[in-house]
Amino acid sequence: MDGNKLFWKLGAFAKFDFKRFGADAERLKVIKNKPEPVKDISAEASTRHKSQGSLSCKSSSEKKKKKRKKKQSSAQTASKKTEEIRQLRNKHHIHVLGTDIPDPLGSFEELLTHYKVQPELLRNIDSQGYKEPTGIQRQAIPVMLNERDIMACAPTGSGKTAAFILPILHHLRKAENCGFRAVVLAPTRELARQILLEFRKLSKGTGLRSCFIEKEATALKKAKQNFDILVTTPNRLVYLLQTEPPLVCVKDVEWLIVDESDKLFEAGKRGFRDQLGAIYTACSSPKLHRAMFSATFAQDVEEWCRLNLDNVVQVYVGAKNTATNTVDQRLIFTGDEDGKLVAFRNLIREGISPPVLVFVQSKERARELHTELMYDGIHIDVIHADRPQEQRDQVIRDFRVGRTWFLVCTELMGRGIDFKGVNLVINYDFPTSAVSYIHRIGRTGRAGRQGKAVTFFTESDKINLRSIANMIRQAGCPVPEYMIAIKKPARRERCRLANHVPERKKILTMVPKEYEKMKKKRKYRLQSMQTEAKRARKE
Ligand SMILES: Nc1ncnc2c1ncn2[C@@H]1O[C@H](COP(=O)(O)OP(=O)(O)OP(=O)(O)O)[C@@H](O)[C@H]1O
Repeated sequence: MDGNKLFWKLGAFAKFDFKRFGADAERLKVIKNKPEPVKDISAEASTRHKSQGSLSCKSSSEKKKKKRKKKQSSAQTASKKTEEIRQLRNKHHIHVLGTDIPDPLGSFEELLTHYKVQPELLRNIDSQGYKEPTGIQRQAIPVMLNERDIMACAPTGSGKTAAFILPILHHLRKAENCGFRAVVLAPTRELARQILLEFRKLSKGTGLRSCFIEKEATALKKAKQNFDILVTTPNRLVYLLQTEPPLVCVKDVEWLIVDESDKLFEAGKRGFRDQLGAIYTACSSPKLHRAMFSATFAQDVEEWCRLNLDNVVQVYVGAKNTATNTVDQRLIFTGDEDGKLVAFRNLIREGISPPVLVFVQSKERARELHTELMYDGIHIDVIHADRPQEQRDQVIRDFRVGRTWFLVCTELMGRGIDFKGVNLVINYDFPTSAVSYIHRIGRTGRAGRQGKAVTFFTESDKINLRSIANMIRQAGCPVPEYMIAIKKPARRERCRLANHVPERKKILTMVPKEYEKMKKKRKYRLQSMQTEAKRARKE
């Protein structure tokens, strides 16, 4: 049997892939010529069919086909876009709730191309050194540019301030002499001033004017000057609204922003719930939009936002109510109160790089710790609500420029304050709640930088230890197992603890006589500083 016959017999039932093995087939003389290219029968049939059909039928079927194709391709692009948006949100850990949610920003340039914002805004963003929008900015800015109410929750130091400032500036566009059109509320005067500075930086060249009102006299003056944006604290605004006649008018306000909104919503002495109610009533414009921003949200505030804001969009970046993951966190057991001073001095001996923020639970303790450490030669200062305003401003300036290395502070500085270069936060007194912990340690590790936080705890802090230890573990820092295993206090007990600062032994190690002498000295020095300042003002 010759080769060819054998080949045919063996391959009788096999299908020969002429396309692939055409050259071999030719060599073995299985076929004479190269195999014909495979014809597209369906295409041929359709052309035959087309040529046979009438002209009108041809055009209508062609139209249908084109339409189908167009529909298919637009469905494909839509699903591709949805996928891209999903990926962008996933990449930046953005979660959204609500209907008709605008797409997140791919870059700041989209503000110009898509939303036609003033070029000055882009220039200001650039001059701030912001290259890419942060997660919260990507989603919150388009939501607000579409004039939607928003509730936004994103980690500390993630750029929430610019996320609400930029859409307001676009919305107001240019100065109009018709009074305030946007109001921003912050829990402390320090934070309000900081927000005002941010407004001024980002509104350069737009002509929009923003202000902070401190006293009645300035309120009267500023009311005449027709500012567009007011940044203030709820207490101050309510006071100005309740004077006869009211010193400020907010009936034309189109944007009401509540920064640190969970704090402002707190009921009771520490919160501002009643003041917020009065402010809402006073902002009576039908064009009013509201925005709530914070790094933490309690369930009741979320519920309130869902029920009371118009078609609200909820934006969450990262896991809800967790500490930022840019901070290396550590817990140190000091035994008792005396052990804290030893631990503090040990830390310094080991070597830490300033600036450092040191949190204590009360004004009294802030004063005591400052007095105790004043002579350690570590450039330490103190800030609390009892210090006169001018001094508070000076303390902040000194800390910002590096004249002060250690700043002892209370919860006053716990929220919102942006000291860019803080390297370390020391919780000298254990925070009373996980929320307070998140905000305190959020003063470091901001805008993508790394930071460190050390928290002292004593035997008496063990009841609160579990929740903070859990938070530290969630951020990926090591925590001993026994802390996680501590029994969770009942909900009622947790609420009580959150609003209650424990009694602690005085920090002072000086004998009372020495302390009194020093207090007198300090009082005298303060008085002479004040008279000097008065004299300088007169001159
Ligand atoms: N897109 C950006 N790129 C780089 N840095 C940014 C960007 N946006 C804001 N920042 C900077 O990030 C820092 C923190 O911003 P911001 O104070 O708004 O944080 P926050 O989210 O409000 O924090 P907190 O919850 O503590 O109030 C600021 O110094 C700000 O200048």
